[in-house]
Amino acid sequence: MKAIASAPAKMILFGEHSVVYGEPAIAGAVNKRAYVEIKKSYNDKSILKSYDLNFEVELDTRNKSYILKKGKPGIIRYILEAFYRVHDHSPIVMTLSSEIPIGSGLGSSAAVTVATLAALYRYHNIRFNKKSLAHDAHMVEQAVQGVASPLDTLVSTYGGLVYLSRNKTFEPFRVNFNAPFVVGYTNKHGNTGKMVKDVRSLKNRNSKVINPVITAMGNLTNYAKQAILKQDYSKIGELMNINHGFLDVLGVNTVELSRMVYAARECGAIGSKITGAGGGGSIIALCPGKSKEVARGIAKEDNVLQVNFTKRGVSSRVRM
Ligand SMILES: Nc1ncnc2c1ncn2[C@@H]1O[C@H](COP(=O)(O)OP(=O)(O)O)[C@@H](O)[C@H]1O
Ligand SMILES: C[C@@](O)(CCOP(=O)(O)O)CC(=O)O
Ligand SMILES: [Mg+2]
Repeated sequence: MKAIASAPAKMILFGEHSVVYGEPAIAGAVNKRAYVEIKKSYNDKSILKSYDLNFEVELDTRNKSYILKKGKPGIIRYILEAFYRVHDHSPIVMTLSSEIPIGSGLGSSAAVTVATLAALYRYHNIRFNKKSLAHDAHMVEQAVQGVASPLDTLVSTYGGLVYLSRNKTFEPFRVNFNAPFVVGYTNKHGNTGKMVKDVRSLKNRNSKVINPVITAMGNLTNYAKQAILKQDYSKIGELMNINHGFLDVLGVNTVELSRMVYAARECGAIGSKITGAGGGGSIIALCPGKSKEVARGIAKEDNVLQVNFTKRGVSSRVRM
């Protein structure tokens, strides 16, 4: 018997970082996924491995520890946190494959966490639904990163384009929003846990300056919600540019991200901004009628990822 699950990456259109302080945010699932398969091990060892991410780990389930045989520990922390919340001591082999660039602001941590939990629940025949899964995945991200908003895990679980409000209710957008975005990413990776902590200490050191910025980011997201409902691309673009400026204020911009943001605008994007935690990673550019030009401009020095929004959230099953 095998348990199989997959979950999508996401793009944050508005509100990264400010969402950690309870401000609203808008994000959409995209058609790049993380896949997890769990099956019984035929020796007494439990193994986690990924060919894509080039890691292999042997688990010591009794001591809740592990031996890294190959690769970097990074993403493994999310898998282990999920694992030890659900799994017993029975030996298994878990394989992760992922189409999502890691540490790039596209929510690989959330997708891997959601897919791992869903596969574990299937493997152990534990009842779950999207609400409980999104909640549990958020707990895992929070445990690993210290602080995390529920946004990425919600989007990865439910799919679609969503608005998360100030009081944490989340609403799917009812409009069919197919705005043409180009994603650019650098080879320099960000680390969400570190970026969130850096923003918090900047905020603590300069609270009277940074607190109003965070509130303004929330207000901006609410304007963006209206603009999306009206499919007003030029307003959305204007708000993306302002949002990028605020993220720069928070200190999460880098030379590479700036380069991509301005290359995109020069090539005809009507809005461009960091997406995700920053410190490396990705930008998104809204470029109606100019996608090819913008992709070419970014690709001169960085990388382009072709993505589309998807309504498809987590998916899981058991195969005999
Ligand atoms: N090559 C890699 N192999 C394994 N883990 C990695 C690798 N590169 C980065 N990581 C880890 O993956 C995680 C990515 O999560 P995060 O920083 O939230 O970014 P994102 O969710 O945007 O991909 C981090 O814990 C980071 O340490
Ligand atoms: C910066 C933040 O708002 C989003 C982080 O997204 P990512 O891990 O960079 O894909 C953090 C959070 O919402 O928990
Ligand atoms: Mg993440």
